[in-house]
Amino acid sequence: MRTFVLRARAASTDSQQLLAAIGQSAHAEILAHTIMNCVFVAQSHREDVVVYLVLESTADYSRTICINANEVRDFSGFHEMALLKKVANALDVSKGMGKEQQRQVEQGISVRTLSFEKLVQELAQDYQLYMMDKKGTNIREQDFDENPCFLLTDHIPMPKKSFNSLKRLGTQNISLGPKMLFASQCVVLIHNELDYRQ
Ligand SMILES: C[S@@+](CC[C@H](N)C(=O)[O-])C[C@H]1O[C@@H](n2cnc3c(N)ncnc32)[C@H](O)[C@@H]1O
Repeated sequence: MRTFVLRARAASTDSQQLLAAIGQSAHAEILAHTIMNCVFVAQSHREDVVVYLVLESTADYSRTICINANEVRDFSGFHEMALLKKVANALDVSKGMGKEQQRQVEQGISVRTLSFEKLVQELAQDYQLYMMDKKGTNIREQDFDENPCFLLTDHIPMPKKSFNSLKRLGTQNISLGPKMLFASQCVVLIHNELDYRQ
């Protein structure tokens, strides 16, 4: 299973604020572009892909939205607004949830009030974690097993203390070359590299 985690530090957990942030400084469109490139290929969608979006601009708890491409019945299109409406709907469903609770939003989509730190601790039990980092090991020189999990951020860098906890979880740093890319562009290159190896 290819798994992607987007830590969206600027993304609001309020659905209306999130939708209003398309093209604004919080760049909500990053979430839509990342879902698009994780899940879709031309005329189809990928199988065996799971995407976690962790939205951290919040008045209470971070929201971790999980999208399992094998299980989602209908994405209602792949344009920005269609994809962000899925995210907004998950946020609405999560209203009033206490800490570390979970709700099913629709088939293949669930939402939890779970922090990034807790999520990666969980994922590290079943997946090798890879932090996407321009200064890491060239992806072309890296071996991957069946269950890679790639960690990405929005335009706000990962806080320093997260690097230490990720290191303790055995996270490896992987580079996609010398240019600083968008998270969604990283996803395309990761898929492409793994597609060649299948
Ligand atoms: C727009 S970048 C984040 C930029 C952020 N201001 C920073 O300094 O980390 C979005 C994500 O893509 C990853 N990324 C961008 N270019 C990369 C590259 N050449 N190799 C590996 N990861 C890359 C970053 O590590 C980050 O997770």
